[in-house]
Amino acid sequence: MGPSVVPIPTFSNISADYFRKHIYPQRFPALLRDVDIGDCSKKWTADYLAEKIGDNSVKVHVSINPKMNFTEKNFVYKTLLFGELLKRAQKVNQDLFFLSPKEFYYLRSLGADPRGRDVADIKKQFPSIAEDIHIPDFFLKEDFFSSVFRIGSPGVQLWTHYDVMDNILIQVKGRKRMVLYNPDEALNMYLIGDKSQVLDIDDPDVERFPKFLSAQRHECIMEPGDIIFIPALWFHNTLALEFGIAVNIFWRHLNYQFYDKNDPYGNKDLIPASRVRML
Ligand SMILES: O=C(O)CCC(=O)C(=O)O
Ligand SMILES: [Fe+2]
Repeated sequence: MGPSVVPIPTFSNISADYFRKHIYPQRFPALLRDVDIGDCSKKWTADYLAEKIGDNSVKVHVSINPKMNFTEKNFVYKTLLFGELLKRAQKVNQDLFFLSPKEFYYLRSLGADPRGRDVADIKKQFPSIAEDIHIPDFFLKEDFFSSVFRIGSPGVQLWTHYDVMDNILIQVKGRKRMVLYNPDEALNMYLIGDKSQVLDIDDPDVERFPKFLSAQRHECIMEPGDIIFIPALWFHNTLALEFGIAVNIFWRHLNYQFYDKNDPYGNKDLIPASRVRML
């Protein structure tokens, strides 16, 4: 048996000032409830989104297995109209499909030219709905890096990975289970780059991944409207308990000493890593 689960602490109704002073500096995850995220909670029905942005083309991960697996690449990328994605991602049995009548979808929105320097920004790619979501004032405007739309079928589980930016994930619709691990656990995660090879975190292959059992798991369930703060380098694994619509914001954190002192990844990785596409 590994260590017991640490619940991610919940903070209700906090101000941006409170976040900046008391939560952000701790570099630990926090679940933030009852923060004003704007009208999206009410407005973002599938019909409304289909009317506003239904004709946008998006590139999505499609898989017959809800646990998407990067080593065996058990998913394919397909381009769909946003409206069609919404229809399909809300159900698990499809009339129209790419791989099988039972297939799962995951959108991680991209910039207009994802191969270039262009990063995802919902204000640019989805201007007609961007105003519906209020991004709390948790960071300096100049530190903003990207804002990413994330839409997924019920059951989709994203492999454990870390990102190099600070992050707030705003869960607009659908419940989601979040499991996080401290960056200190890097040697227990069996990493390939930014991704853990341990795909089934609930029933890991202990022969291959014995040290994973000693990784301390931090966990919470996000309800619609909740925000989670995921500090840079914290590993995260997400499981959609329902059809989900989320937006996350990455911003630069300038605490460079963190990397210098405590750097299991190699210093040279830092600058290129901050430019690669993040999941
Ligand atoms: O919940 C998801 O869709 C994945 C979230 C994630 O990986 C992120 O916000 O960095
Ligand atoms: Fe991520």
